Amino acid sequence: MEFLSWTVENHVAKVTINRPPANALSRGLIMEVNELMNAVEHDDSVRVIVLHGEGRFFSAGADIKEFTQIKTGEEFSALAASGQEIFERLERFSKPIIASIHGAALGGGLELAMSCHMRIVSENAKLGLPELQLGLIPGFAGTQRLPRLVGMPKAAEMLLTSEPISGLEAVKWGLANRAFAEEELLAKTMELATKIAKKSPVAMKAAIEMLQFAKTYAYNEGVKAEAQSFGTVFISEDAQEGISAFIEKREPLFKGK
Ligand SMILES: C/C=C/C(=O)SCCNC(=O)CCNC(=O)[C@H](O)C(C)(C)COP(=O)(O)OP(=O)(O)OC[C@H]1O[C@@H](n2cnc3c(N)ncnc32)[C@H](O)[C@@H]1OP(=O)(O)O
Repeated sequence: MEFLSWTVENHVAKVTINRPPANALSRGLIMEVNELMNAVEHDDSVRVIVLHGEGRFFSAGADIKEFTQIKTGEEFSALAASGQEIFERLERFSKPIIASIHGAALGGGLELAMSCHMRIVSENAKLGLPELQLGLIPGFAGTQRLPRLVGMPKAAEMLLTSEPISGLEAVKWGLANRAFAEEELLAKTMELATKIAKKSPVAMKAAIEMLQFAKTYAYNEGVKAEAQSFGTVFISEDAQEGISAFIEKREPLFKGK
């Protein structure tokens, strides 16, 4: 694999995302998340997975530069649907997955983290869904997972303002489990993962399966609608303006078209 690597210790696979400069989620990287699951699913030496990012960030989201290669709304809807499918597999995975988040988990980066079973964050990390800043909406189930974690009013605030919250706020809001100083984050996450890895793999698999029943029919319908809407919004002039503005490092000027 090109962007993911891992080591196993005490039944914990420590998986590193390494795609400089921002660990942006290209389609290739998302496919590797699927390959990672194929690789560890039947490996008895792995009982818990910790996902963390190399460099300054956990992940700054979908690769905005790659977006410019996609032309039609249907292609964007398909991109969203395939990302949703892989992230859904993560959430239903038979082994616990813990995201260890430093720097930033934004957009698709936060959607990836929200698909993990737990999130451990650095106190100063930035967590947010800033897609509206680009004239877009989230497309990897963020519109459905965020309100389930933080409630509707806070999810609306995060989406509509595009402002990230800190790791400390994320714990208060229910988006993250625990926060630590950045320098001890990974060690503390590994400590927690090692503790969890002592539990019965059979019982952990069953517990994760049972948690999925807390999802409703509306959730499944919601992600389908999200993928559809992701494609429609993407072909708007505002989306082209938002993406160009990010690449050109300027403020977007949205016209409502
Ligand atoms: C379905 C899913 C949809 C989505 O996920 S849409 C994407 C949502 N994510 C975002 O909108 C986040 C965009 N990025 C940022 O806001 C900022 O960046 C950061 C806060 C993460 C960091 O800011 P700073 O410390 O000032 O660094 P920097 O110069 O902006 O970024 C460093 C390099 O990383 C590239 N980069 C950052 N995020 C992305 C991205 N999401 N896709 C592609 N490239 C990205 C930049 O362009 C730049 O690169 P260079 O050094 O070559 O200028």
